[in-house]
Amino acid sequence: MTYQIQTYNQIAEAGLSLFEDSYTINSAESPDAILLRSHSLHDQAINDSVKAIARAGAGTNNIPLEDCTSKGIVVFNTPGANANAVKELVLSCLIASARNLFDAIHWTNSLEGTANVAGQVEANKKAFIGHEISGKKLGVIGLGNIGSIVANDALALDMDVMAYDPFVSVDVAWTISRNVQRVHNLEELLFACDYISIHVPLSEKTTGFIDAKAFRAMKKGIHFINFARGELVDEQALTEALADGTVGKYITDFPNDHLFGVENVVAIPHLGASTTESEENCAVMAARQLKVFLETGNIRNSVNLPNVSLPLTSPGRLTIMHKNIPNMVGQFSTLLAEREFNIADMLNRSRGEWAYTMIDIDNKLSEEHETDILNRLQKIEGVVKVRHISNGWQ
Ligand SMILES: NC(=O)c1ccc[n+]([C@@H]2O[C@H](COP(=O)([O-])OP(=O)(O)OC[C@H]3O[C@@H](n4cnc5c(N)ncnc54)[C@H](O)[C@@H]3O)[C@@H](O)[C@H]2O)c1
Ligand SMILES: O=C(O)[C@H](O)COP(=O)(O)O
Repeated sequence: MTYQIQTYNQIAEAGLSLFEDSYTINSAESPDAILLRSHSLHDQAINDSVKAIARAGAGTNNIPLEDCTSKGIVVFNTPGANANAVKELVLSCLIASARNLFDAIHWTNSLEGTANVAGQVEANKKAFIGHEISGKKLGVIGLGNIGSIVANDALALDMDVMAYDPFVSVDVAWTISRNVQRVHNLEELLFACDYISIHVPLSEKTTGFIDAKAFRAMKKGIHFINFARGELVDEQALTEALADGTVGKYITDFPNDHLFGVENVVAIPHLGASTTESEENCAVMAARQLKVFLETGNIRNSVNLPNVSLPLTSPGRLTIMHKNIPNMVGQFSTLLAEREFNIADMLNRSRGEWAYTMIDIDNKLSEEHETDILNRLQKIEGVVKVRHISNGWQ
């Protein structure tokens, strides 16, 4: 079996090199899978041949998830693979903004070509007196892979840490220090904190999450750090909060036209995950997940389907993505039994409105049988994608 992968953005070689000879990269018009980072697929037709999309990174807002799901495309991301890179940059921005480093460096650079630089520096450095973060209160919104380690490490820097995440996962909750004060009401955090860092995914529900009401609840002069997504913040409200001094500094990884020239905005060119280590982690994890899915049908770290894992030991496997409605598995097994296929193993899992079934069969399928069985399964109402994976070593 050969597979074709289409990539977008710069994907680290450490990941690409995992695709052996049975894979071709960027040379086919009918790719089996897409591997990408921030490239947006929203305004682009996705070929019917695509069975999976892997986002080498965390945010999947660049992928039309609902569309993909209804076409039977499994979408993956790489949870946690770039979290450390983002955390380190958040903490450095926290300190840099507390110490006025951005403005101070900008001013120092402006002295080029003027007389007595050393004298000017000593005379004017008082304009950049900063604060220490030790003893100040940091509010972390979103306690996932990034927020949780930002919170823990800010404690290690002697900050008081408050956090808000009504949906925190049990796995992550186990890793969070009990000294992180969890609040159930966002306003409580906004009201109390000197610094805020936001780490929630962008979705329809979180667009404009930090709005005028949220800014009104904040302490005067707060430093607000956004390494999550620009659209989480209502830009009009932000501009007003910067103008009236509610926000003392807005540090964002997501510059746009409107933010140019706005005082007290520090714009970073989306560098949160841009370290060699993080790019490799993400590419390796995404490539592995794609390979496992294409070669066995097993699913790890999908954002639209459940995790499934079943060792592939029989001659062939049928994978079926379908609506999560009654009697689907019954119809599949009846159809197979009618054609005298014996089921060796089977697994069915659902996630919300969708489900995924893997059926291992004892029979090796001829091309003719394969086409027939796939067509018949595909015709069952509620089925969106069917594949047959023949077991290479059987
Ligand atoms: N700047 C960068 O380069 C960069 C890198 C990685 C991730 N990101 C962004 O950061 C986001 C978070 O990344 P992550 O790896 O921590 O993701 P994650 O999925 O591990 O964590 C997200 C957390 O947000 C929480 N959450 C969701 N809705 C919320 C709400 N309304 N209020 C409070 N909490 C809420 C979830 O419960 C979860 O714990 C990503 O979705 C992505 O947009 C940016
Ligand atoms: O969501 C993410 O993982 C980040 O925004 C990183 O995006 P990038 O891979 O394009 O740097």
